[in-house]
Formats: sequence, C-alpha cells, structure tokens
Amino acid sequence: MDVQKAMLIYNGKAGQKDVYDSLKKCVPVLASHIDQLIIMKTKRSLHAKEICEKYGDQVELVIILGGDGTVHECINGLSRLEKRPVVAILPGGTCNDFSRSLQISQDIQEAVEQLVKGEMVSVDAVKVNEDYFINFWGIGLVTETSNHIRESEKAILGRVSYFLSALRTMKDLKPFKYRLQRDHEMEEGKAVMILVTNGSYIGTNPLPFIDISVNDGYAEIVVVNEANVTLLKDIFEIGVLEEKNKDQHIQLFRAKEIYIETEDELDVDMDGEVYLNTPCKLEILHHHFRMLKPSQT
Ligand SMILES: Nc1ncnc2c1ncn2[C@@H]1O[C@H](COP(=O)(O)OP(=O)(O)OP(=O)(O)O)[C@@H](O)[C@H]1O
Repeated sequence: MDVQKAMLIYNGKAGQKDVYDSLKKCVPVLASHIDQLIIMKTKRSLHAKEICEKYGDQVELVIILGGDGTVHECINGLSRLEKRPVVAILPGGTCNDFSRSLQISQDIQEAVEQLVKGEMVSVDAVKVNEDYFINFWGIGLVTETSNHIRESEKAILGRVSYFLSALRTMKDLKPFKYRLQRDHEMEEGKAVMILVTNGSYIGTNPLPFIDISVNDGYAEIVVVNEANVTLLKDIFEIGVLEEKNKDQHIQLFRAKEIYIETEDELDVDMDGEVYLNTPCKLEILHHHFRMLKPSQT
C-alpha cells in the first residue's frame, strides 16, 4: 500500500475498550505506508457520518477503527459523495460483523498488517429510503434484539448477549403482517422477522445461507414466519440452510430492488442501529465502494 493522504476515524466513546491500545498498534504500521495521515476521534453520535461527508472526498483512503455502528455511520457519510475514497475497516467494536465478511482478522495488529498488504475489492451498499446500510436491514425479532441488548451484558458477554436478548424477546413476540415486493415478484403474509443481508455475519455469527456475497449485486432476503428456539439457533448459531425454501418456516429470496411495507409501522434495524421505520424501499448499489481486504495470495 502506498497512499498520499488518508483519514483514520476512531470511536471516541468513553469506555470504548482498548481504543488507545489499538491506536498504538495500528498507527505506526499505517504511517509507514501513508504520507499524510489525519486522525479523527468521534465526539458524539453521528460525528463519524459528518466527518465522512465533509472530508471523505479529500482523501484517498478512509480507515475506520470501530464496530459496525461506526462503519454504518461512515458508509452513510461517504455514500452520497461523488468521489468516494477506498475504505479499510479495523475491528474496534464488539461484534465487527462486516469486517468478518471481508475475512479481516479480529486481532487489530494482524488486521492492520493484512490491510497494508491487502487487495482492493468492490463492495455493494444498499440504499434504504434516503439512508444506506452495508451489512443488514431487519424488522421484527432482530430489531427487538438490538433494542433489548443490555449494555452491561454486551460488555461482558459480547456475542452471546445477542442470543440471550433474542431469547428474552421471543417470549412476547407477535407476528406482523407484511407485503414484500422483490424485483417483479410479490409476497404477502405474516412474519416474526424479515432480514435483508449484504454481509454474512450478524452478532458475530455466520449466517447459514449459501451464496451470500458482498459484491454480487443482490441482497439475500430471509423471511421467518414463526419463532422457536430451534429456529433461532439455526439462524444465529450453527444451522445450515442449503436449499431455497427448504424449511416452511423460513423463506429465502434474493433481489436487486425491494419494497417492504407492514400493517403497523415497525422499527428498522440497520447494521445494529435503529432509527428508521417501515415502509422501506431498498435498492442494491452494485460495487458502490472499494474496500481493502486481506490478500488471497
Ligand atoms: N464520542 C461518542 N460519544 C457517544 N457515542 C458515540 C461517540 N462516538 C461514537 N458514538 C456512537 O457509538 C456507536 C458505535 O459503536 P461501535 O459500533 O463502534 O461499537 P460497538 O457497538 O461495540 O460495535 P458493534 O456494533 O460491532 O458491536 C454509534 O452508535 C455511535 O453513534
């Protein structure tokens, strides 16, 4: 890697674990490959988005040291720019799901070494109404899960807290009525969760669907009609769903353009952040970003 001007954005939230330790590990390595490295600390929620919107087109490379929330904000700030920099992700949060989809090591020292020797890959983003996501969009169980995660549990248990929260949520989960338009097909019914994914990990768990790719121009749609513990294990843990519509309680589709409406307005979770409601129009932006990933050779 040989870069003239880059910007490193890190999550400055008080108590964010080991961020200075992570900076100590990655800045010297980055500095030896970058002529001018600007380091920006986020001072509040949405600051990463503002920084990216304002300065993103002035650098060749944006390095994000943070978790999926920070990545989500940066992607939103950068997506609107005409001239978008290359993006590198250093796992600095709890789950770091999108970095996992790019096969980036969860050890910060290893990750930075991988990225400076890495290769460029095109990555899709998904436009949702006037915002964007990079990893997943979800309603129902997944949103409730994010909302109900106890911060104390997340700090101690990390990935397991997602599973615990989902179990807690399931007890009082009511199915919702939805209409789903995917490309030229229409579905209607009741579901407890609808997920649309670009990435292949949620809550650190690999999603057990074949053919998830971050750059194929499609999003995978998962409609879960009924909640039970076994099903939850399949989705969040170990199961492998290999055939389309194999299980009558889960339907799998893929599409480039999606419109989802629900009878009642529902909260939407995008990359772990909850601020939008249904209805949503989703449009896959094929190869919208160039990102660094570990070299395959
Ligand atoms: N200085 C700050 N003060 C308060 N909140 C902040 C600050 N900087 C960033 N944030 C918020 O922190 C959240 C991002 O956290 P991040 O995703 O980096 O870590 P995480 O939640 O541990 O990771 P993951 O989502 O991978 O589990 C965002 O919601 C962002 O708005």
